[in-house]
Amino acid sequence: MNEVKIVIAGPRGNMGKEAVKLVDRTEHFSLTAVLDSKSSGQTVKDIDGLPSMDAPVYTDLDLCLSEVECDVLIDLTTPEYGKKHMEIAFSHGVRPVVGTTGFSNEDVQELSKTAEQKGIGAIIAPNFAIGAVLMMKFAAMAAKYFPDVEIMEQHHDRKLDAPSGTAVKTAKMISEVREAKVQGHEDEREDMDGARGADYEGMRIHSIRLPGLVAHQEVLFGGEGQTLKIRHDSMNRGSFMPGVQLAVETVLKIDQLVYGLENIME
Ligand SMILES: NC(=O)C1=CN([C@@H]2O[C@H](COP(=O)(O)OP(=O)(O)OC[C@H]3O[C@@H](n4cnc5c(N)ncnc54)[C@H](O)[C@@H]3O)[C@@H](O)[C@H]2O)C=CC1
Ligand SMILES: O=C(O)C1=N[C@H](C(=O)O)C[C@H](O)C1
Repeated sequence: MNEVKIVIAGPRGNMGKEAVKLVDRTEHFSLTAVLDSKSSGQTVKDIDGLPSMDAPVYTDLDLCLSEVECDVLIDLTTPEYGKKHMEIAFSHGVRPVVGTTGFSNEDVQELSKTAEQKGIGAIIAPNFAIGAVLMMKFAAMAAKYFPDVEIMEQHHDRKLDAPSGTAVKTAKMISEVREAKVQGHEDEREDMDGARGADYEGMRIHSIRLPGLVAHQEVLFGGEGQTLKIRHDSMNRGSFMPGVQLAVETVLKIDQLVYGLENIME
């Protein structure tokens, strides 16, 4: 494979740090710059915890993509910036691979339209962990037989968005196959706001935030006299990196936006 020139947005973050290390150890990847929210005028090796690499640090993505060569932008920032960064990448003909979560359905539709109009590949993956993608697929398979389902996601207590991108994607994949259903019964009430979780087309999503957690999700199904639980745990951020590598390699071969790693896994 030819050398892939990569810019990473969010290199000081939990995920950004792992992504910089992934690029550093992957022979056919090369880091041409990083986009940081803080300082500029440094190189990657000046940032604590990052490998000794000479790629420059920028704080303005538009300027960064005007000055350095870039095939793929990896965005691991915040819901506020992820969408803006994708739009800037498109305007430079750069292919975005985005792990940032918190996009609405409308955001994804809008970005799909832009990618299609420009004929540029893009990938938004709410979860890069292969096991998590399988968990979502298995949940969608089970929902055909068990339409009563609740999603319980658990994350570290620094997470910005709730429900998690994975929980929303799981609910979306389930809603595409399960019969329309509002769960619970008509006399059910919430004596405290939020007690029954968020409502996604009649399905409930519960978000737990605690120190000590990384990223975990359980999908619980109930039927007559039986329950089924499908669970995935990410114990560290290394769990996401094979999926990031697959997305970077695949985005070079497509000319539209793909939402979800399940659409590019063989
Ligand atoms: N798709 C996946 O598999 C995964 C996705 N995520 C998502 O990735 C995102 C990042 O997660 P973490 O690394 O845990 O968060 P984090 O808070 O550790 O890192 C985010 C970084 O982005 C930086 N940042 C914020 N605005 C920026 C901007 N405008 N330009 C450049 N950098 C900016 C912050 O300074 C921070 O260093 C979140 O949206 C999270 O939900 C996290 C883990 C896995
Ligand atoms: O913020 C995180 O940590 C994670 N975010 C993604 C999500 O919102 O689903 C993926 C994974 O769960 C970790």
